[in-house]
Amino acid sequence: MTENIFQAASSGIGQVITRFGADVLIETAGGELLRCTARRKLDNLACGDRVQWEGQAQGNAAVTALLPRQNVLERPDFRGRLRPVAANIDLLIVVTSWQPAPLWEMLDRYLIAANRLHADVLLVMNKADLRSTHATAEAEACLAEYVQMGCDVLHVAADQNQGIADILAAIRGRTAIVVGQSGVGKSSIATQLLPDTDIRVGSISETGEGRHTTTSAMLYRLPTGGALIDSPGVRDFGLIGLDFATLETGFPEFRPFLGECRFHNCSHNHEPGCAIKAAVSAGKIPPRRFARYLSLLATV
Ligand SMILES: Nc1nc2c(ncn2[C@@H]2O[C@H](COP(=O)(O)OP(=O)(O)OP(=O)(O)O)[C@@H](O)[C@H]2O)c(=O)[nH]1
Ligand SMILES: [Zn+2]
Repeated sequence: MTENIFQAASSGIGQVITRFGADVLIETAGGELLRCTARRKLDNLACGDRVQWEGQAQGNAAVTALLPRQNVLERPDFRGRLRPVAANIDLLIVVTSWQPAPLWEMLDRYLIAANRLHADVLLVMNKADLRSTHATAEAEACLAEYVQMGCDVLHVAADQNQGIADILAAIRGRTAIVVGQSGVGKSSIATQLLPDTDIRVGSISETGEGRHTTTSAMLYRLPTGGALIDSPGVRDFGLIGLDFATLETGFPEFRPFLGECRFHNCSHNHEPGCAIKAAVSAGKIPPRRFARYLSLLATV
């Protein structure tokens, strides 16, 4: 049942499923959906947040505390202020395709963002049916470099329900989001991952809100295990405010060589005695990745 039937004295831990303006819908530890008001100082709750809730004497429930976040994805609102959108994300599913062609620099930005969130990355190459006709030799070489780096890659055709089970298996036990450039098939993949979405939204409407029409992010439990946090605002999340430290540490293949440059503040660009450039020359760092590092460096 999804009605707010509980003892006034009851309380517990829950997770934010979605927001309704100032209110939040939480799932209690017992698996029940509960609409809660939030104290004013808790106006920054995000989908995925773990919280403490308490039943109130009036018969409704309130979120009384935000438990520590593992990470939080933020976006600027219409006033340009950063607002939390989703929290406690374990896995970034970065979708790209053969048509439109992959924007590798965008993928690198997602890898940097994942590193900053301490989240894992799954690269999904969608539209596998177009690979033989649309994949250029250059694109195949770029992809091979990610595989060489140890990046997890899945080839999927969302339109043909091909590879979706592999994505579900990768999500199992984790909370994931789907991100990527426009037109690559993110909503096609989300639809395949969440065939029962209407049922879920219907069950939420039983709590008396009517249909869930906000664009707020929503957490969906997957029957195969794990969860997907999804909304248009989550899907097109990108990296903003890139600084040098975030950039440098966002290239995991640089790690064995960091600290070995002649200058401690080496930007791995024009400096002599650069260990990163030496590693590129020695074939230990993929040259295309390094070229894109330099172009990202010009933006920090
Ligand atoms: N050939 C082919 N087309 C696909 C596949 N998956 C999705 N598409 C098509 O690609 C187009 C874009 O798919 P969407 O799911 O809307 O892509 P999106 O990433 O959500 O796009 P935005 O909303 O612009 O960000 C649609 O016309 C889909 O039918 C696939 O596996 N193969
Ligand atoms: Zn250097």
